[in-house]
Amino acid sequence: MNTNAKVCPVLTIAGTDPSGGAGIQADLKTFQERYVYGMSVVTSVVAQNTTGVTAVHHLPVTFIDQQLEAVFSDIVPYAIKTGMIASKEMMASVLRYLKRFPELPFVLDPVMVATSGDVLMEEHARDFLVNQLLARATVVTPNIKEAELMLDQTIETTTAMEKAAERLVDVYGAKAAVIKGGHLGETCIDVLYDGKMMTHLESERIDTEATHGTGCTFAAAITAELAKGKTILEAVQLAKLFVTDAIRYQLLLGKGHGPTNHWGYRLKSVPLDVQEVSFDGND
Ligand SMILES: Nc1ncnc2c1ncn2[C@@H]1O[C@H](COP(=O)(O)OP(=O)(O)OP(=O)(O)O)[C@@H](O)[C@H]1O
Ligand SMILES: Cc1ncc(COP(=O)(O)O)c(N)n1
Repeated sequence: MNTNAKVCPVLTIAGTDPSGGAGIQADLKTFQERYVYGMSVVTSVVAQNTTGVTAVHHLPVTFIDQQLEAVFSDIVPYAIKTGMIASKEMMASVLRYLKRFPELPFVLDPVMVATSGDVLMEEHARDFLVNQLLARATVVTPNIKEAELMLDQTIETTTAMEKAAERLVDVYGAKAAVIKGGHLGETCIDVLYDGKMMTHLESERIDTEATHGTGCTFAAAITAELAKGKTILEAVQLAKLFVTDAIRYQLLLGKGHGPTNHWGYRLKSVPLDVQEVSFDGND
């Protein structure tokens, strides 16, 4: 038996969630489920749970730099994801590494505000993200609110989502953009534009409050698939299936917006009554 299986190392650069639903914790769980080797550089330590954020501690930029150096000098990832990066100084530090490794797929999840409404990115950082980071992104994954803030426009229809995705690619230089429709309409349509083709990724809207970390999970799944060599379209399609199952098989944890279930896709083949039994210990 060959025990030296080839594995793809993947890096997330993001903030933390001690309650395990979003941020670095969600990314690492997703990486594990997608069979890649997860690594993480912490930008901010966030005291948060399913009900909201109570405190944020930003790490010094020099220390973020040291973490990046520790990773890149030893294990160069096959793909990189960024989530919460609060300031433009932190973004500049990350961009230096992205420029040193220009071929690495880079998924930019422009985390600005948590589901709870708490602000996770300083306003002055938004310009840097739009004018500097976007041009290096393989895929950028804003929700509608984030796309509105990035582009200074309102987005109320699927056609407006398409136009916004086009602007992120054609004007600001991202290779591809997915605008997530988790907060619009009766079905959840995400719009992907890769500079040539517009693709709609549609799923039923699952009636649930448990959406803490959906965006992180979706972007982390895209990153894992790009690391494995999938095309942008394939990676986004797989990530959409993965996040839909993570939302469908909700965990019923916490007092607010509960976390997604990162092993949800595995439960497809498990009869529902068995799933209920396995969840009895949660409350
Ligand atoms: N209720 C739902 N039912 C089905 N799919 C959903 C639902 N809510 C969100 N999604 C899907 O989850 C993914 C993440 O979308 P969403 O718009 O929630 O991102 P987000 O707002 O960045 O997430 P986050 O809650 O982490 O900030 C998208 O593919 C979206 O279509
Ligand atoms: C560190 C960190 N990164 C991202 C999110 C967004 O996730 P959500 O909007 O689901 O709260 C978060 N809450 N915390």
